[in-house]
Amino acid sequence: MATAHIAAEKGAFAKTVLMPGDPLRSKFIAETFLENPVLVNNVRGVQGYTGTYKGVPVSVMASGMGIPSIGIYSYELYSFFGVENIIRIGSAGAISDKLQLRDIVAGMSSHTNSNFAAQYNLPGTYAPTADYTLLSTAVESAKDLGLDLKVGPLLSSDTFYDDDEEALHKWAKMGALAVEMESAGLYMNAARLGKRALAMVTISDMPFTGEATTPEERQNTFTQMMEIALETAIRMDKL
Ligand SMILES: O=P(O)(O)O[C@H]1O[C@H](CO)[C@@H](O)[C@H]1O
Ligand SMILES: O=c1cc[nH]c(=O)[nH]1
Repeated sequence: MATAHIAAEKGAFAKTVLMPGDPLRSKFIAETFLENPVLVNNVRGVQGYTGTYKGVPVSVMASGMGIPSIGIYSYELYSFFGVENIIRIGSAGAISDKLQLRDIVAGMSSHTNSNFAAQYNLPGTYAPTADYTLLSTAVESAKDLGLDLKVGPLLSSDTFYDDDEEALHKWAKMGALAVEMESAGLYMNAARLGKRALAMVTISDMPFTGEATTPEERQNTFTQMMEIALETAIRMDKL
């Protein structure tokens, strides 16, 4: 079957999809961690693979960058391909001065400057939130793997280059830990469709100091976050 953006068989995706922004990070995960990975979608080069991890079916597919893009892919996976859980595995800039390069953060909630929630015509302000079961399973998985996973609010921004040089400092005052560009849209789609979502990120750069990892490192080396997400996926399969 084909939707506007995914051409795959109806049962082509596993119950849980890991979702990096970068299609090449998706390919890296499939080739590095999945047993017998099969390319199930390649529309627009947004590579989606399904294989197994420790014998359990798991998929990985890229979201592209920004809320409009993850909004499309998560909506189609949840609505038309029977996907129950999406775990974003992204990169992010540190806002909190307690974070360092390569720290891993799970987004308990997601502040945003996006207007995505306007479509729901709510009589108030929506608070995009991670699924508790996915979040607590990721926390347990990290602990069992001996990895440090920090938990707190993310900022999901529509702008990578923002004209307001103070914007990130203002969000820091409100406790945001790190800035990325997709989690709020993912959390809203999951809530509206009765599905589960979690966004995890690895700190790829420090916007206040200029320290940064390379694009190659972002593509191929955020393996601890990938392992936490994969372990979470196989534990969620039993629920
Ligand atoms: O590395 P990914 O997962 O794409 O995530 C971050 O990187 C991109 C910006 O460089 C945005 O998509 C942002 O959310
Ligand atoms: O969205 C993002 C991702 C990485 N670093 C940033 O500063 N912003």
